[in-house]
Amino acid sequence: MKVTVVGSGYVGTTTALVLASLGHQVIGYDIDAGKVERLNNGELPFTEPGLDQMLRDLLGSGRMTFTSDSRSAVTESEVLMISVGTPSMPNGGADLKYLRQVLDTIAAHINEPKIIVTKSTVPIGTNRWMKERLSEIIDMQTYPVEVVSNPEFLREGEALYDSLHPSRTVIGGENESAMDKVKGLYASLQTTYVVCNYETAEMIKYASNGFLAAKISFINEMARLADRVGADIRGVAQGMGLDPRISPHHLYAGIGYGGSCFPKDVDELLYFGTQQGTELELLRQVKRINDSQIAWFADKMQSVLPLEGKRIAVLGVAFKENTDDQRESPGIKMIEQLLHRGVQEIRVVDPTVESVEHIHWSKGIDRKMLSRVNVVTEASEAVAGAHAVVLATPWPQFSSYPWEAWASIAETAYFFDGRNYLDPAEMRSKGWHFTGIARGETT
Ligand SMILES: NC(=O)C1=CN([C@@H]2O[C@H](COP(=O)(O)OP(=O)(O)OC[C@H]3O[C@@H](n4cnc5c(N)ncnc54)[C@H](O)[C@@H]3O)[C@@H](O)[C@H]2O)C=CC1
Ligand SMILES: O=C(O)[C@H]1O[C@H](OP(=O)(O)OP(=O)(O)OC[C@H]2O[C@@H](n3ccc(=O)[nH]c3=O)[C@H](O)[C@@H]2O)[C@H](O)[C@@H](O)[C@@H]1O
Repeated sequence: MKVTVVGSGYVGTTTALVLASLGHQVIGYDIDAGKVERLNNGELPFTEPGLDQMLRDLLGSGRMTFTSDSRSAVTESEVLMISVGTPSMPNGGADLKYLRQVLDTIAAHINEPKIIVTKSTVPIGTNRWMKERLSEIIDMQTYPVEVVSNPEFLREGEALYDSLHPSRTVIGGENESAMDKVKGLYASLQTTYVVCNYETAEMIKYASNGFLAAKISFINEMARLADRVGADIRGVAQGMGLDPRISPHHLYAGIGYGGSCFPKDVDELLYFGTQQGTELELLRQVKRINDSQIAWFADKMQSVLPLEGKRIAVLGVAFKENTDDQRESPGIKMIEQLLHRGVQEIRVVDPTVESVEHIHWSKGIDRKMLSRVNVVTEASEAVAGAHAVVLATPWPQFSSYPWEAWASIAETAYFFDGRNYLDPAEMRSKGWHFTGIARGETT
């Protein structure tokens, strides 16, 4: 099939490449001409394992091209798959401005009947609204347009695996033949289809992210209690997770969830619930717990080592490992928390970050405070002379550093593991005064 994927971000690029690898003729369209140029040169504009090689292979195959020309993007494909961003507005609701732009672009260039597939995460009611909106701006008698909801469930850092091995494929809509066509896109993948109406499809996406966020806040709340009583939260999660009704996934305690989706999608659900007169009280607590998790851990650090005037190494800026995405990153919030607590100097290391300017700080941050932050390229530089090390992102390389040797280059060897990533006993045997998130010791 001929498919244009609109939006060449994390989801759009992954989806475009996967569809091309399945044999479809794919155009990736983005308004950002610079991004398009890089992609056409075989350069991935973000970090995602396995995708750069796939990009180069597929560009050579002739089945994958990228363009910033809206006309050819619309006219050359029968299926137009939308994967533009839907960021939060200040009131928590999802901002659909990019989606509206795309609908206008389609209306401006439409040349034949089309199937519009919504892959972006959009508020409940959006696909139905899109259909209405398109019928206002397009002559539907001449160019019938169908809208199909097909939300995405991939994780960053695992995007390729998740796209090639989907846990399920949700197809929401009203027109059977259009829905069958969308199913046909994935015919060569092993997947379970959930065929439903628009609202069900949209809600499956939000409820899934809300539930996963709830699992994380639940285990983080349990960690606060475990920390008081000397229980090891990793053991608690392991013991819980053996029950298949609970499952061990997304049950890792840490400094909270970040990223471009859980915080934004929880906010949209809360906003939508209020609008509908249905307060989502459980989800409100999920957000509260997440919003206070970094301060909780910083309090714990403070009880071990007074932070004021100290030099601290922070390992990790990306919101999780194997990505360069910094949106709502707990690592950045941790650095800002430490600055507010009077830390004298912070040396930051992350394989995807080169300079302080390259870090997406919170909007309200006092820029003067940032003079206390330095980005270094070698972790040893960050650790040398530091009073403490904080692990904020579990990048795999952080576990293989020579921690034993580094205990003696630190000014004082305090290690705070915000992701419960390293083994406490091993780190202690290597000379570190180790504190994790509820690792079986009382505070
Ligand atoms: N990042 C993720 O892991 C996942 C994201 N999603 C959802 O997928 C959607 C996209 O997310 P990301 O890929 O992370 O966003 P992103 O911000 O990485 O990419 C969005 C792209 O859309 C482009 N764009 C904006 N307006 C456009 C227009 N009018 N025409 C053409 N291109 C336009 C931007 O230039 C950008 O390259 C969001 O709704 C998100 O919630 C869903 C599942 C996973
Ligand atoms: O809608 C989306 O965009 C995506 O959001 C998440 O994917 P992602 O944000 O890429 O990454 P996750 O692995 O879910 O991690 C999210 C955050 O939670 C944290 N986390 C994750 C798991 C866990 O057990 N504990 C925990 O603190 C991670 O460190 C990270 O900060 C979902 O897992 C995807 O299914 C979904 O498609």
